[in-house]
Amino acid sequence: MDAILYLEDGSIYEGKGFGKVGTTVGELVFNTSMTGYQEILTDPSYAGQIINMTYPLIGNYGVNNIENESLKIHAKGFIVKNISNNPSNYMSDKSIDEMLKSMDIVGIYGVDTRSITKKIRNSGVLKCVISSENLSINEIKEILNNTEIKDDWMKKVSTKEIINIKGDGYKVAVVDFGVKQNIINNLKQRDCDVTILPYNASFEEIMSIKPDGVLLSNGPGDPKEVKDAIEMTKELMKNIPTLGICLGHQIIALAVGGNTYKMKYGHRGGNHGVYDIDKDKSYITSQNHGYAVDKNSIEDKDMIVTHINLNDNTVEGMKHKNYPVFSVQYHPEGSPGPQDSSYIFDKFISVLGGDQ
Ligand SMILES: NC(=O)CC[C@H](N)C(=O)O
Repeated sequence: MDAILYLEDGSIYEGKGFGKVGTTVGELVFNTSMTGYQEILTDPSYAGQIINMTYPLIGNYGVNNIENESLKIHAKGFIVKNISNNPSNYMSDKSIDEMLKSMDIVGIYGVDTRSITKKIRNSGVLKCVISSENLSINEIKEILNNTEIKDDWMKKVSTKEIINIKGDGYKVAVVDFGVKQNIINNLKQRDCDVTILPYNASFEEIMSIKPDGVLLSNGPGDPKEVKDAIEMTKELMKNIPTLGICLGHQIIALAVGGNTYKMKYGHRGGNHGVYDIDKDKSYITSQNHGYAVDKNSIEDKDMIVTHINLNDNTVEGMKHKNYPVFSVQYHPEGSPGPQDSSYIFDKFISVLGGDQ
């Protein structure tokens, strides 16, 4: 099945389709992870985006039923150099092609993913179309021009109802902007009683479950769009220990009056070096974000930068001077990628126990 990838700058890539037969539009981003395609695809933070994998072989160890980060693929499409149709792994239940088919996602392979990545690095993230429906370039252009890729992504991916997962330890409220399963797993592994609340939960709703602490989750889209959550976080921070991860970190920055901005092409991969200033140690981290916190905008707002990206010096973590509130831009839960930063969850637990 022939397929076309068409970029906003007019570039055309001809390849083969896999997954669902169809036409899809999204924001083109690249991910440098060598493994973890299943977790990347099911990470809700990719909602609305089309992911170009820089690693050239995807699907070689198959897809299983237990390592999804959410129930669905929220990304709009998937671009790879080669797919493997003969996966080999004792846990494998299906191929990557079968996964995309079963979750209604359009994919393209057999294209020069290295050249696509270079384009994004030069021009920044771009809008693009993948089509495996034999459309003409003019039809594809029209679809690109007439499709709005901005959407209420957090509303779409967040839980609609409150979910409680019993535990004997600290009571943690997770505000779900698109939470990854492995964040919940990390809290469960630490015996927490976890309550997952919708993205628009009010301060009163959160406090009514009497949590010991609150986790503001990762999620898709522009942090400035969740205005109610930013207002809610202003109250939250003054009253209860709070941990922000990725989008949650950006929301905390906005809640203290700081600023966020869109990066040229973001950080997405399993090998981003981060320096933890307090520990005087560097870590290899898993990342997936297109926005970042403006360093200058938070330093006079009672926030202290605690983590720095070793490639571009962007803010990777911060803490409040007076309140038990801290956050990281990267993914301490890994999945995919290294889990060396899971000490962030241990730190959260010790803050819930009264440490600052
Ligand atoms: N993983 C995330 O939480 C991503 C946060 C935000 N959507 C960004 O792209 O920067």
